[in-house]
Amino acid sequence: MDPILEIKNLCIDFKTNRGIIRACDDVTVNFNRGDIIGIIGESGSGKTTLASGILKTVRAPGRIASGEILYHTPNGETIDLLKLSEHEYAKHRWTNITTVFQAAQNVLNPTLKIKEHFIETAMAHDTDKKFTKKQILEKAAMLLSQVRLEERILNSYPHQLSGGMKQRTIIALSLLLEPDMIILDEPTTALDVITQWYIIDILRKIHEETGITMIFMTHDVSIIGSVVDRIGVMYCGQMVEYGKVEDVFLKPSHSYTYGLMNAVPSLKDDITKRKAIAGYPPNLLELPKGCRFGPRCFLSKEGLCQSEEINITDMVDVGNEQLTLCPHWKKVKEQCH
Ligand SMILES: Nc1ncnc2c1ncn2[C@@H]1O[C@H](COP(=O)(O)OP(=O)(O)OP(=O)(O)O)[C@@H](O)[C@H]1O
Repeated sequence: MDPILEIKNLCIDFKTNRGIIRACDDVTVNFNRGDIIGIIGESGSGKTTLASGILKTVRAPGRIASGEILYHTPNGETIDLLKLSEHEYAKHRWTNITTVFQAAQNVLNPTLKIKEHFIETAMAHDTDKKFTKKQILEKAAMLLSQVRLEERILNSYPHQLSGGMKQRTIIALSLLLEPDMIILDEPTTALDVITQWYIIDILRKIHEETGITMIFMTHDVSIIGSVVDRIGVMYCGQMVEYGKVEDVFLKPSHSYTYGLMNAVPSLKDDITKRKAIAGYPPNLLELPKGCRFGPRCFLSKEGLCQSEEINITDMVDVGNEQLTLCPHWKKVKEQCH
């Protein structure tokens, strides 16, 4: 185990007219250096909020209410990212921790050529003026070839590129300063399925070559299932399960994960065998007593989970580093045989 990030009891709130929404509720999880990690969950489950907590980009009406995010830097330091000032965090953004998100294509300035984006990004962080423009452009061309784009697009404007090309350009740009962690929040959602797979394949190759830690936030289990080492499952702001992908997919220990896995369509099997999870996630301002998934859970008819006393705040290790919030995980696992 070589953790790059240790997230401890992270709580992030949004103040709304109707009350305070806890969009990230007591999340505790460790991410290992060099892993590809997938965080999955339905819309509104808190994936983007968790990403913005790590990136320290939570803005009003949101605020980080409590918790720690310990980042182990490549040179052996341990830093609580939440204790850093905006200025101090800026030293790590791009150089150590970087991001690509769904609407990332809009971050390209329409009035600048692609090469100017690379030069500006490098110059902004190269305070010692170590690199010449020529060196930056050589590196940019190498990164563009990694994302399977030709060097000539350095002379293009963003509007001359397709959506998929823009997203690949952003990925290349995000790797410019050789970060050791990249957070990808729905990086392919706005793209067609073929382009999505193409970009996932590119990211897989980059990971193979660089060993960079990748954290994918997505609602699309089928897209990331084949690339990730570990999966975290979010529901109503909580991390309800975390473990190695094969365990979480094949032997889930939370009935929400079990439901998700049975709901995901596959090209290979009979679509009529897929079963949507009954009901909807609750409103975060009106959470049910006990387990938040209780009203939708196939075990709940046994009346096990609606008590306020039930411990659904601490994840338990069910073996093989698989963690779950469900105290009745053995019953969930029995369903998988
Ligand atoms: N700026 C905001 N103001 C108020 N509530 C917010 C804000 N941003 C997020 N939330 C609330 O926080 C909860 C989690 O949202 P978040 O965007 O993190 O979910 P998500 O899992 O990333 O969803 P999606 O896949 O749709 O992006 C939601 O209930 C959402 O309404």
